[in-house]
Amino acid sequence: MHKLSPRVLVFDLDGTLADTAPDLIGTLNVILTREDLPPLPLEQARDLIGAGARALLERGLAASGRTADAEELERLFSDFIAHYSDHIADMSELFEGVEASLQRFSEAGWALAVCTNKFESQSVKLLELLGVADRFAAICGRDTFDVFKPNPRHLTETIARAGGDPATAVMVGDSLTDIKTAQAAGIPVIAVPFGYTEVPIDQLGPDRIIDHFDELWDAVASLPARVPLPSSA
Ligand SMILES: O=C(O)COP(=O)(O)O
Ligand SMILES: [Mg+2]
Repeated sequence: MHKLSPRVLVFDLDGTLADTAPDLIGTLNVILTREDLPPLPLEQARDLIGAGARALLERGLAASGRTADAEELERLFSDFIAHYSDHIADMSELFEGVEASLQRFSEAGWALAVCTNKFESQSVKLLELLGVADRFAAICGRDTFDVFKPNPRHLTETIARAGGDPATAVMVGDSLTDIKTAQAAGIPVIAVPFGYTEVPIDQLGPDRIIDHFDELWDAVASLPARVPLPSSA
């Protein structure tokens, strides 16, 4: 008998579920200060987030006019990860309305998942400290599979791990990376404008934009119904 799989709602983490910029940029600034570079202001540096910690470090060094060879970058990156792991939830917090929204979708039978370019272990740790890790059927980071966002397989494999089907899944994200990933996977994407993006999110072509998590339920309900493609299996 065919078992109906749950619909999966997949969230990006940094800038979507949680405002993690203070701890990420705080760590970046510790590294910059150790290198005798001035710290970057949070408002300027928050949009450097979104492509993973290594990219954040590289972008932060570039913004400070500092070049680093591969070996030096490795050393700074391991310092970054060590410091960030110890301070991952010092100031980071869930955006308003996240918990109630997760609860509402869970109660309605949705499976929830996270697809993030953070490392998996750091994502799990952060979500545990924020008290919501148990809500998710799958938490998949940049090192969970052999590919990561914007490769669409990061998203489709996350959905599979959560027991769902891409044909009925929905993605929620804050950046161009999320929108590109979802579109390449043929999955509708709802964007939040309060995350980390250099280009305003309404210029990136998401299917819907919500200003607050209270609007997520109606936004998902308003997406056009999709006709699943016949499975080749
Ligand atoms: O930490 C990052 O730079 C990216 O993380 P995200 O994919 O959850 O936005
Ligand atoms: Mg993000």
